[in-house]
Amino acid sequence: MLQLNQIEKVFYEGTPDEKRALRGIDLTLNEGDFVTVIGSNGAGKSTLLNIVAGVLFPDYGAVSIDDKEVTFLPEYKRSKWIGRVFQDPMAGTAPNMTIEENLALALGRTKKRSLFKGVTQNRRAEFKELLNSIDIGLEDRLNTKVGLLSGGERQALSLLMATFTKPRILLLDEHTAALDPARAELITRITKDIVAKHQLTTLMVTHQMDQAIQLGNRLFMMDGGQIIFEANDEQKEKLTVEQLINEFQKIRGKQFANDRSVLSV
Ligand SMILES: Nc1ncnc2c1ncn2[C@@H]1O[C@H](COP(=O)(O)OP(=O)(O)OP(=O)(O)O)[C@@H](O)[C@H]1O
Repeated sequence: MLQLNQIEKVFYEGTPDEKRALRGIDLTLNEGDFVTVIGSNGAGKSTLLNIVAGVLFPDYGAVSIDDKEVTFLPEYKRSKWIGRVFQDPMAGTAPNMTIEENLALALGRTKKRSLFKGVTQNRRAEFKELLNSIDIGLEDRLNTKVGLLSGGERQALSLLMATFTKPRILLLDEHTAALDPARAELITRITKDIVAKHQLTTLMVTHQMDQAIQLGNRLFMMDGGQIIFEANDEQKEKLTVEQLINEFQKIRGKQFANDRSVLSV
């Protein structure tokens, strides 16, 4: 359902600052695949998500979603199929609007303008039920301004807003990295539940090896703009942190010592 063919992305081409962010990326995601993506700093993980989201266009290669070529379709035209959560809890929500207004806005993103009705009585009940499903007490705070929520609560709301309209693809860009361990654990749990509930096709970038192993049915390791190791289904189920470290060491050699500071267990 998502296909990337020979994707290349170079920044500042032909200058001393040239960066080859993606080198010939080929990947096919099937309906319902949940892929975790792990790699050192500068491996090309965010660039990959940006190419899928239409924030960046590749210099070479093609992107298709549901067999429709979208390589140069701008972000705002793909946004109805794509949900995204960023590392920064402040990024996905409007702080001066209430929880229910934020949810209505997320719903509006996928509807034609004429069908967008803001917060109606029916919608309010629907939002309450939705918030109830993640079980952190937000259902009783529909009229609370989002700016008053904690980072974890805000990230949980961002996750709901990105997914309750059942996007074709969910992109998670280190969405637990800015949270303390307990909150990161909570968001990981909610992510697992939501992805399973809607069977969402998901690409999740993480620096945490155990999280990359725990979640999803496929794991990609990236380095230097390429996918250099892949584990799928049963192979991924058997994968251990030690094996992942070995793979990193094989590829990164001495540089792995530096990576350890960004890759955690
Ligand atoms: N907008 C940009 N302009 C110039 N160079 C960029 C831009 N975005 C990314 N790069 C470069 O492309 C390479 C890949 O970056 P990218 O952000 O995709 O890596 P990453 O794997 O997400 O890294 P990190 O884990 O540090 O977030 C890096 O060398 C980076 O400096």
